[in-house]
Amino acid sequence: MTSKTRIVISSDHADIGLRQRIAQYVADKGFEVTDLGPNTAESTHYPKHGEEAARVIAAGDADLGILICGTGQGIMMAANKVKGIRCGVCSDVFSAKMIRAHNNAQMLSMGARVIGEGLALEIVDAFLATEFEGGRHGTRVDMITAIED
Ligand SMILES: O=C(CO)[C@H](O)[C@H](O)[C@H](O)COP(=O)(O)O
Repeated sequence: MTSKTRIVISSDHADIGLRQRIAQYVADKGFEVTDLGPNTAESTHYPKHGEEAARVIAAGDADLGILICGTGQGIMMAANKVKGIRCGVCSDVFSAKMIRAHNNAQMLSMGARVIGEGLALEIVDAFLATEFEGGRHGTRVDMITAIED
């Protein structure tokens, strides 16, 4: 991905500080960042935040997305309900590479109650640096898309 890549970031209340740190980290690398919040730690509901960010990508207003909730799981499930969206939860660098290289995922989800900031930033780096390989993986991603039709 180039620094022109547009990235949308969202979270629930589980760790708005981690989300803000990631948003700044990615912006400092020159990416165009849209941080959808929330900006208070008041309890909120992860489905609306996952859906909101996924719809930004589905509308073509961002290229990639990063989601944070307690485990990364619930907000990922919500994002994947939006047509055309592929989002994976990652707690390791290898998986972050593979969801781009093999699954052409547009969205990365992480659990703020699962991993620390240092690992989260390494996962973000891997996700943003890896390109989809296409080929046989394209056939399989097309098969995922066909399930929606
Ligand atoms: O981890 C989650 C579900 O996948 C969500 O992110 C929420 O952060 C979590 O469920 C919130 O729990 P809380 O007790 O209401 O803070």
